[in-house]
Amino acid sequence: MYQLGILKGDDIGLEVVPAAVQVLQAALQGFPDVQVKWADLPVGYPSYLQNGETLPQHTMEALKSMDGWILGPIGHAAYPKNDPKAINPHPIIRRVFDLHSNIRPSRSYPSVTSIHKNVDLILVRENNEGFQPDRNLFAGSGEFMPNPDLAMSVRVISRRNSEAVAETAFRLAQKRKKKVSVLHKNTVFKLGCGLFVESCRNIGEKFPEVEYEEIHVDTAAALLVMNPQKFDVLVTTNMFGDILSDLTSGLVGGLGMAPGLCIGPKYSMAQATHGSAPDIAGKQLANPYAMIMSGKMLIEWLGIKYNDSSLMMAAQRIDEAVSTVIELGTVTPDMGGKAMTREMTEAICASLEKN
Ligand SMILES: NC(=O)C1=CN([C@@H]2O[C@H](COP(=O)(O)OP(=O)(O)OC[C@H]3O[C@@H](n4cnc5c(N)ncnc54)[C@H](O)[C@@H]3O)[C@@H](O)[C@H]2O)C=CC1
Ligand SMILES: CC(C)CC(=O)C(=O)O
Repeated sequence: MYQLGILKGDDIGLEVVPAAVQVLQAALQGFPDVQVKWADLPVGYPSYLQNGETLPQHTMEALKSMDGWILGPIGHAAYPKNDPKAINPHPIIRRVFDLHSNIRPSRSYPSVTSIHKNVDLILVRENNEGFQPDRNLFAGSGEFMPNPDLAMSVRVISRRNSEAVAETAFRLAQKRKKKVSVLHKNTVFKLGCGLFVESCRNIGEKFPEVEYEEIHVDTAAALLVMNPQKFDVLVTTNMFGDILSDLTSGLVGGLGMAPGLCIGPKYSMAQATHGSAPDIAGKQLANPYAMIMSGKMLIEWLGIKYNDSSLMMAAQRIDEAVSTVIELGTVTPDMGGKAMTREMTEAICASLEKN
């Protein structure tokens, strides 16, 4: 029996997270040996209105007994300022559950309008350090103002997390095109990026069959725009990865096409790259692809972890159903179609039920 959490989040989270759950449930119906207990857990602004806090303690407690969960986007920019009960939940969830690696694939589809075709890459982003360091390391957020005219942001890089995220990247590359590109700026951040690169080199020695390269992050940004097909797995620090994973989504059709999975030694969390998109929330315009494929990555990951071939096959079936529906053109406007969130989701479920 797997225990999976559902944390809808804010704005379009209320549309795309239920879409992902609906698709996972439809896919798992074909595998009666897989038992899942789902738990709806409050988080974000709806939770603030209901419980007075955006991340209730009982949600954090419940997550401890989960195998994994889906976290929707969080619209924290709109939360009340200066209320400690209105915190941004996701950096805390990522840290408390040691979700050190954020795996963000970008894949193009022939029938989706995009700047590039034949793109199939994964960006792995360190998830808990960089310019978003652990609040326990610094009083506050890692940012402070020694005087009203000077602000300082501290960037933290540890050998432990750098090696962990490198290991994630090499393991992924092993099963793909066998190439890892390390993106850094060690000419400037000699210590921080220096330690990150050294950690990646050390881990790389364990994977002699995987081609290894180091690229300055600014050069990599240009290469990604000009020739993304040259990449397989990219690995980098938190803030570089935050920016570049939005860029890689832009290569294949935009933020609606950007799924993600945060993993650590014990837990895993499906979390799309995009934010809560308040501009389109409540209108059934949100592309559910990113969240559905994040959910697919979650069950695939659990399948590998627990050597459960049914979970892996269910993930494979979601992949195929999504490709079929994209090919048929039942897609949202950002993908060039006319379908609403609900219609695209139902078309994916119908394809799963048919095959
Ligand atoms: N992981 C998370 O929960 C993240 C949360 N945010 C938060 O989200 C809120 C909005 O931030 P923005 O900068 O506007 O970024 P955003 O990613 O929410 O939206 C940027 C643009 O992409 C579009 N978009 C995003 N997801 C889409 C989807 N699934 N289908 C179709 N179009 C989609 C939006 O309509 C908007 O035009 C803010 O409160 C921000 O702090 C931002 C990034 C990540
Ligand atoms: C506020 C940040 C934690 C948002 C972010 O890094 C992301 O999910 O892309």
